[in-house]
Amino acid sequence: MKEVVLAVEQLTVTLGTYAAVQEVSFSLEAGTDTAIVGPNGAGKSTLVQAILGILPRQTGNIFILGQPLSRKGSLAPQIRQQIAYLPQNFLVDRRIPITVEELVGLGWDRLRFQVPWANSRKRRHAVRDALAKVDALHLRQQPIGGLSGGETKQVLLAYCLVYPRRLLILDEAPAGLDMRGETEFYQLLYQLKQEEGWTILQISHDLNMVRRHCDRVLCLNRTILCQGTPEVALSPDSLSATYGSEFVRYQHRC
Ligand SMILES: Nc1ncnc2c1ncn2[C@@H]1O[C@H](COP(=O)(O)OP(=O)(O)OP(=O)(O)O)[C@@H](O)[C@H]1O
Repeated sequence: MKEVVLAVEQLTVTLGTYAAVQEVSFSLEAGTDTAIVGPNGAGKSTLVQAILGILPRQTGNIFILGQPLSRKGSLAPQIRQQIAYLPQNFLVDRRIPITVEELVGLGWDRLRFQVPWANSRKRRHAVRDALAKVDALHLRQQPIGGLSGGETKQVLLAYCLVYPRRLLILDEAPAGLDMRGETEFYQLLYQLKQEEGWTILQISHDLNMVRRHCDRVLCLNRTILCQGTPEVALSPDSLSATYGSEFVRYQHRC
C-alpha cells in the first residue's frame, strides 16, 4: 500500500455558529492528484484552510505525513516544510520593494536557519529553475507590485516549487492564467506527480479538467457527498447530489 500523505478524520469546522465543514473524512496517497469540487460556499476553502492550520477546527483529526496537526494549527517544522500552498487570492501591497526572484527565494529559505551567504549558488539555481519551470524567468528582476494577475500566479507557483516538497495544495490555482498558461500549468502538475512524487490536492470548478487530470475527486457540500475516481464522483447522480439536479440538466444541455 502507498504511503498516506494526508489523513483527515471526522473534521468539523465552524465559522461563527455556521458549520461550514461537517464530519469530513478522507485520505490522500503519495503521488496522487485529488480535486475538491462543489458549489460556491460549499466549504472547500474552509476545509483546505483547516488542513493547513490557518482555521481552527471544532472536532476531528488531521495527520500530515503521519504527524498530527495540533488543535492550534501547529505542525513539526520538518513536516510543515513539506507543504506548499497556493491560495485563491494573493493580496500584496504593490509598493513593497521586492523583486520576483527575491520572493521566490523566500520559498527556498523557509524554515531553515542559515547565514545569508550559505548555499547562495544552490539557492540561485533553485530560483532560476523554479521560474523556468513556470515559464517566468523573464520576470525575475521585476518588482512583484508590477505583475499582472496571471504573472503573479506563475510567480507564486514558482515560490511553491523552489524547494522539493511532498504535498501541494491549490485553491483554484489556474484562475487568471491564459489558455497556454493553463495547459502548461496542468502539464507541470502532472510532471511533479509522476516524476517527483508530489501529492496534489486542488480545489477546482473546472469539471472537465478534473475528469482529464485528476486521479480522485471529493464532492463537497459542507460534508462529503461522494468520493472516488472521476468516473464515479462526477457521475450524474453524484453531481446532482452535490450541485442539485438543475445543474446536471444544464450540463447536458451544454
Ligand atoms: N461567520 C459566518 N457565519 C455564517 N456563515 C459563514 C460565516 N463565515 C463564513 N460563512 C459561510 O461559510 C461558507 C464558507 O465557504 P468557503 O469559502 O469555504 O466556500 P468555497 O466552497 O471555497 O466557495 P467558493 O467556491 O465560492 O470559493 C460560505 O457559505 C460563507 O458564507
